[in-house]
Formats: sequence, C-alpha cells, structure tokens
Amino acid sequence: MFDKRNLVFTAFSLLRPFWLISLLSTLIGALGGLTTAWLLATINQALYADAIESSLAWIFAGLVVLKLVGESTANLSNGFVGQQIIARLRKDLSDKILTAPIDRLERFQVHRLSAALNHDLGLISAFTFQVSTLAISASIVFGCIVYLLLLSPTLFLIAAAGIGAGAAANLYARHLTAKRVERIRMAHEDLHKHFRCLTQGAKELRLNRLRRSALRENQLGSAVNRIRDETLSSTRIFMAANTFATLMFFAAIGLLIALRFGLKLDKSVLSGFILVLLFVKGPIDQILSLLPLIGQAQVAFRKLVELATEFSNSEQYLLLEPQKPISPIITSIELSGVLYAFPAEKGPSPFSLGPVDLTIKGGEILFIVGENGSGKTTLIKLILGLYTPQEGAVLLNGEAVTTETCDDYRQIFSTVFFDYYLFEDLATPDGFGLEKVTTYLEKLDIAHKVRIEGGAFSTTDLSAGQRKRLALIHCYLENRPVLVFDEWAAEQDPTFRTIFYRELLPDLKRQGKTLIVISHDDRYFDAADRLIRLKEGQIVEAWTEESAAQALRG
Ligand SMILES: Nc1ncnc2c1ncn2[C@@H]1O[C@H](COP(=O)(O)OP(=O)(O)OP(=O)(O)O)[C@@H](O)[C@H]1O
Repeated sequence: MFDKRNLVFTAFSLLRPFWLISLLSTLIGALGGLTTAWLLATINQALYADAIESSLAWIFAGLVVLKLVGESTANLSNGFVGQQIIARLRKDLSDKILTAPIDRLERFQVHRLSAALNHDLGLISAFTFQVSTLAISASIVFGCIVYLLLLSPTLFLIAAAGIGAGAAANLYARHLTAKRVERIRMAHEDLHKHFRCLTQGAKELRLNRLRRSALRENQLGSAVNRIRDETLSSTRIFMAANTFATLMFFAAIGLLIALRFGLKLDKSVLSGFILVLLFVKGPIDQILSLLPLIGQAQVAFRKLVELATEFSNSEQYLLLEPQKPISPIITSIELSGVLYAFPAEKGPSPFSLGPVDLTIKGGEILFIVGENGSGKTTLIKLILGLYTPQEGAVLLNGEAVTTETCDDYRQIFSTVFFDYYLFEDLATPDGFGLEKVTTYLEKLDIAHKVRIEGGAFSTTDLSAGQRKRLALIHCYLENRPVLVFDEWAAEQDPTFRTIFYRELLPDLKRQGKTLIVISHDDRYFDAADRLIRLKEGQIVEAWTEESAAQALRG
C-alpha cells in the first residue's frame, strides 16, 4: 500500500545530500527576486524625484548587478541540484531493479518500468529545471507585495482581492485537473505497452491485418487519443482560469483608477502602484503557468516512489563488493521440502511447486523433463536461488543457503535460460579462457560468423540457434562448476543437437562440471546420469542410469 509519508521521506532523502546548496541557491534566487522589487521601488522613486542624485544612480546600478548575479547564480545552482537529483534517481532506480527479487520483477511488467524510467523521470527532470524560476518568481511577487503594501495598504487590499480571485481560480483548476493528470499517466503506461507491441510484434502485425488495425485504432490509438483529449481538456481548464485571473487583474486596476478621485489618491502613488502591479503580473503568470507541470511532476514522483516501494524488499548486499570466492568443489545441491507458490493474482488457481526433495550430486548430469507448464523452469529458478522458497531449504554441500550467502551461492552456476539474454561483451574472471574463445567458436561451428573484438562478440545478428551457441560460449568462459540449460537444444539443427547431447555434455562432465538440463528431447534422455519427471509441480518419476539398465535387464 502506498504511503504518503514515504513520498515525503523520499523527497527529503533525495534532497539531503544537496540541502545546503539547494537552500543557498533558493536564498540567492529569492534575494535576486527581492532585489527586483527594490529596483522597481528605486525606479518609481527616480521617476517622481525632482532631481536624480548620484547615490540613487549607484543604488540603481548596484541593484541591477545584484539582481543579475542573484538570478544567474540561483539558476546555475538549481540546475546543478536538479541534475544531481535526476542522476541519483536514475541510479537508485537501476539499483532497485538490479536488486529486486526476480519474481517481483517478473510480475512488474516491462511497460510499467519503461513508463516510470522514461515518462516519470522526464517530467521530474523538466520540473527541476523550473525550480529556480519558481523561487525567483515567488520572491519577486513577495517583494512586490511588501512594496505595494508599504505604498498604500488600501490600494493593496483592492489589488490583492483581484489577484487572489485569479490565483484561487487557478488552484481550483489544478484541483479539477488532478484526476485528468492521473488518467494521462495511466494512458502513458498503456502507450508504452503498445509501443512494445509495435517493435516486438512487428512481424506478426505485418502478417495480421485484423490485429494491426486493432492495435492501431483501438489500443495504441485509444491511448494516444486519451492523452491528447485529457491534456487538451486540462489545458482548456487552465486557460479559462488564466483568462479569469487576467480579467480580475485588470478589473482591480480599473477599480483603482476609478476610485482615484473618491479615495483622493496621490497621482504619483497610484501610477507607481500600477507600474509595480503590471510588472508583477509577469512573475505571477510564470508561477501559474507552472501549476500543470507541478501537478504532473507530483504524480510522476509518486509513481517512482511506488516503484521503489514495490522493490523495497531488495537484496541490497548484491551491490557490495567483493563477494566470497566460489568454491569449485560441489558435492551436492539439495532441495529439502521446498515449496513455492505463485501469488493468486492471475487466474483462479495459481501454480505451486512442491514440496520437493531433490539431491543433485556434484559431477552428475541431471535431466529435468515433463510437460509444458509442469514446473521445470520454476524448479531451476529455485535451484539457482532466483526464487526464495516459501517452505523448505536449499543446501549447498550440506549447508543451508541463507539470504546472506545466496548471492555467493548463485555464483556457482552458469545458465542459458529458455528466454536468455545474450550479452555482447565477455565477462570472464581475470580474462580466463579468452585465449580459448576461438577454439570454442570453432567447436560450436560459429567461427566463420563471429570474432572477438575488444572483449566482445563482433556481432550477435545471427540465427536463433547460432545466438544460443554464443550464450553457451559465455558459460564456457565463466568456468563455473554447475551449468544449467533450459531447453538449450530446442533451436539447434539435428546434427548440432546430437553434438550437444553426445559430445558437449559428456565433455563438460569429464571436466568435472555438474549439469542440470531441462529437455524435451526424449531421444537423448539416455545421455543423463539421472532423470526426474515433473507433473503439476511434483516429481512423479526419477531414474538413474543404473536403475534404467536394471529395469531393461528385467
Ligand atoms: N511469473 C509467473 N506468475 C504466475 N504464474 C507463473 C509465472 N511463471 C510461470 N507460472 C506458472 O507456473 C507454471 C509452471 O511454469 P514453468 O515455466 O515452470 O513450466 P515449464 O515446465 O518450464 O514449462 P515449459 O516446458 O512450457 O517451459 C505454469 O503453469 C505457469 O502458469
């Protein structure tokens, strides 16, 4: 549940490292603003003076310099603080995502993340650039108010009524548009989702006219139209409020002039008053024009805090360096009474796996097989320490893996997931095996397509099967004791599929690696030392090479 205190706390924690410079720059900006009001008073004084004294000229010049220095310093330092805050937000959010529990991350859909990282951060960035303008304008308005009050309290009351009515109209407009700002933000999330469809589903959309027009007109079109219509409607509301504010402003000026004789006002006081009033309209309009942006930035900031709260249960220690070195000796990896259930958010019956008892012996080849949706990938995510079991424990060499040791534990594995991500750069421990890369490329029959250039693959624009071979090269280079393959051979041609099961796996086993392989290739099940079959989240069959041979012997 979102907590308002959290928003305030986050805002303060963001500003804390820069509080001094923020405060100083705001004060300097305010000084610049107040100087402007003083400058106006000096001009007014000079206009009605019988003679211009040199001291007045010096004061005028000094105030101009002070105003320029104050405002530029405030603009520069506020820009600096703004950029620091944006940089900090970007890094903090990336850290949150890097350390977020994998299952949370999987549930928090990508388009929501990209809306936050692009739309929300963009709005906050735009807002931070306006902070000094806001501070300077506010202090000019404040300074002018003080000066007007000193000039004539009666005139001030009349002017304040007019300006106050306009400001109230704008605040009411802000209230009226608050829901629209929320709806625009929601539509941006939808927009990001449909933009993903545009690029990731480009081929399918080209081939399916019905889907294409549904996306164009109903989904993407609807989100675009909602943003346009809600923004236009908000703009109209603010325009109406601004028009009313201007009307009230000039009505107040009209009234002041009309009352000139009735109130027996001094001509010089009235003209000076109106001069300052006309001047102060600029900063007032500037503040009012920023109200829509302030509303949008508030919503954006709240969304970012919500995102940070969603991932607050993060594994902060993942960012600490260095980790414990990985022990290359694996005697066993054990799941003891492990249970994991997906939350009941989607669909009536969430999937649950276990309780599972499973011991993987160091150096063996274990196949995990079963129908689609039987829980194979979920099981390996538990083995890999990517999901935390709700019950039971994972043990390495007989010792329970704890929250503190989990990341060290994860470093024993190299994986190629079914939905793997192919990194272009090679991340090898101390350059391990770099001299062997060419041999690996040749072994995987990909050397004619890819070279190593500057510590990265020269290209990853390859066929699906070839890309997966590059993912395997990453595993070779990582040189970890346990390798996990989720349907690695699915995209390979028959020849290379045979090479994978008959040559590569036995070869890795000979090097002392432990191999965990998810496979649907029943022709090669005999390549396993041990096989377990999953059904509806339970191990329903387990055999070893010996038990199979014994069964065959009868
Ligand atoms: N992020 C998720 N949220 C909720 N349920 C999920 C999630 N991921 C998987 N599931 C559910 O868990 C079940 C097991 O999924 P899993 O990916 O482990 O199956 P699998 O055996 O690897 O299937 P396949 O052979 O198709 O890859 C599925 O029925 C699926 O509905």
